[in-house]
Amino acid sequence: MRLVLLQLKGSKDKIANVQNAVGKLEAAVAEHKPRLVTLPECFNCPYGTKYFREYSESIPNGYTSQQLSSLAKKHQIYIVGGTIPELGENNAIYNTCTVWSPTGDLLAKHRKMHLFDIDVKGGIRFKESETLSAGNDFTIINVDGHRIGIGICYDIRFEEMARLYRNEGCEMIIYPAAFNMTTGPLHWELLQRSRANDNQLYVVTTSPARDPSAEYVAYGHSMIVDPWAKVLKSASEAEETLAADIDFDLVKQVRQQIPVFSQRRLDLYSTERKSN
Ligand SMILES: O=C(O)CCC(=O)C(=O)O
Repeated sequence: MRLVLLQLKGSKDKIANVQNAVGKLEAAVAEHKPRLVTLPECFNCPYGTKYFREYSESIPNGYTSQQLSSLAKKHQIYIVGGTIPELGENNAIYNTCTVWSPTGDLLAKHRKMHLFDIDVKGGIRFKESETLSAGNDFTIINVDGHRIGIGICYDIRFEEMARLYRNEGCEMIIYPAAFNMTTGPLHWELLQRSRANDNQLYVVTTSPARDPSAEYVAYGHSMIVDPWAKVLKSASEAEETLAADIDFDLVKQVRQQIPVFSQRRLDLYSTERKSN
């Protein structure tokens, strides 16, 4: 499966952000002929709680959804459409990833389950729960027979979620994400390699490009980590397109060669889903 990651620059102009994504996607399709394309977290909106309501759209009828749907259909590809602020039921706002099928249909939407509320002294304070609500559903898609779990940014810190996806047959987890200049250098690669190593699957992150003049400065460095926990591809901090061929046989190989999943002491402990 050929995978393309679009690490995109953002601005305060929503239409320009979406059109930048459209242009970069068209160029990547022409050059790489991907089966699956991923976009960054909050690619149509500045990342900040004060912006989410103003930029929010309903799904699948909003402008951004419609653009992604027609691109998926035109090129007969899957698009994991980063995230956008979603205007949901009861006026609630979610940080939501849409997934589009090659027919242009909305295959799934994942609402960020763990809201990014942190306060690192001398580093960064952020409180998504000031304006966002949390999603309550896990999201697994099927691309050409391969199960892929979806998480969003802070979701990557919760290893139970990744374990659950692995337990339910996933071979890859995709996280649209926007780490920052405090936690990015410390944890970005570490978390991806940890989730990949723990669960013996591919981990894919797609970040916005870094804009040092933005209120929230994204770390960049979108990445593909393989099931051996090796970094297969990594972007710089600038706007960039990454392409790679994904070999799902590697998942089988590492699971056979280091069979931790059959060696786990499930008689003593477990990680289980409590809802759908
Ligand atoms: O976990 C982190 O350090 C960053 C998370 C984040 O930026 C987000 O959830 O949007």
